[in-house]
Amino acid sequence: MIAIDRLTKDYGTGPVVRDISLSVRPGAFLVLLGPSGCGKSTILRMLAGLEAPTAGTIRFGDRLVAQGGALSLPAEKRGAGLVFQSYALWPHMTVAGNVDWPLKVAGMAAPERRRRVGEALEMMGIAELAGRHTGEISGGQQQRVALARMIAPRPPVMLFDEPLSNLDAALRVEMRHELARIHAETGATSVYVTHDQVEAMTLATDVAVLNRGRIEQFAPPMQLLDQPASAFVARFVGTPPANLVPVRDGAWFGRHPAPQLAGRTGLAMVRAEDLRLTDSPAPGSLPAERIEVIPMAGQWLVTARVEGQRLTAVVPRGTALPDRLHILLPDSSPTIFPEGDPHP
Ligand SMILES: Nc1ncnc2c1ncn2[C@@H]1O[C@H](COP(=O)(O)OP(=O)(O)OP(=O)(O)O)[C@@H](O)[C@H]1O
Repeated sequence: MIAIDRLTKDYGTGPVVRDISLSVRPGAFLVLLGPSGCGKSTILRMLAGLEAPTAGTIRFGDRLVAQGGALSLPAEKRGAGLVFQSYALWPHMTVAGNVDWPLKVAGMAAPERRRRVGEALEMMGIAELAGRHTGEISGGQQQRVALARMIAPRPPVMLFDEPLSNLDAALRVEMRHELARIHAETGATSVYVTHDQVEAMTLATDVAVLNRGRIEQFAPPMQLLDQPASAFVARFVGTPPANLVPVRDGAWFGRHPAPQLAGRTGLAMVRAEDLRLTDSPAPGSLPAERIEVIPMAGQWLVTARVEGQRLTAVVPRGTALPDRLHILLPDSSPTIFPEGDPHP
């Protein structure tokens, strides 16, 4: 349904989106995930028709909507609904007026508009706010209005740019569920920009992890967790993310040789649940200093400093945790990623 081919964007100071290709099926929920500045909003803006690509193409189904240097279908002709971090509501209009506006602009007849507005407000659970001005309602309610306004024209494509980042933690969870429901009920192909891996893991059918304008990995959420393609991805996903422990010449931290590391150098992926902590030295253990302990779902999330690096471990509640600890790295052969950036 959405196919991006060799997409590049350069504002004149070097490419910020570099030669990206991916495609998702109709009804997919694609999440563009990555740190600030990696280019995810720029990709979304090109999908929306708010920016033109420097090179490459975007197709919605069999419609070519953008082609670098040549064609760009205007935003309003793409059939894409948009919701931003700032809700961009019109404060002088009522809630119903805001939701109605795009339908009116599209020239829809009044009875159909009334039905669509009622339906969208109902779907977002804010029918009772219809007559209120948007300046008089809470942030969470405003976000619901923005979503209702996007849904009302029934767009086949929905685009979201960090829509939950202005909400408090509890509302974020609630709205995340609402977004999943809207997606399921509308069936619209969705593209969602976030730097929050939990949102990506819970909402996405497909995730593109972006790093400095490039795709590090494009995969379903579970595959990112189970088989991260790079150290960058391993560091970015998971709660907590996996540890990346330096290995040099077959030794942890270049100082503690272990048979399973024989001849290897790089960054070993060690999951928090695979580390063990003891209060006294054991064969193969490394000395560690306890930094922080967070209770988590009946277990403890422990951060400890080992050889100058912070490692996180999930251990059973009740594990003895003196200031000076000993840490046991797993004795199975770990995934080892090359150190450094493959695209400097
Ligand atoms: N209009 C513009 N002109 C010049 N450079 C821009 C423009 N818009 C974005 N950039 C640059 O492009 C890069 C990618 O920006 P973009 O907003 O796409 O990143 P992002 O991953 O969405 O980050 P954030 O999460 O902080 O919004 C940044 O370095 C940014 O400074």
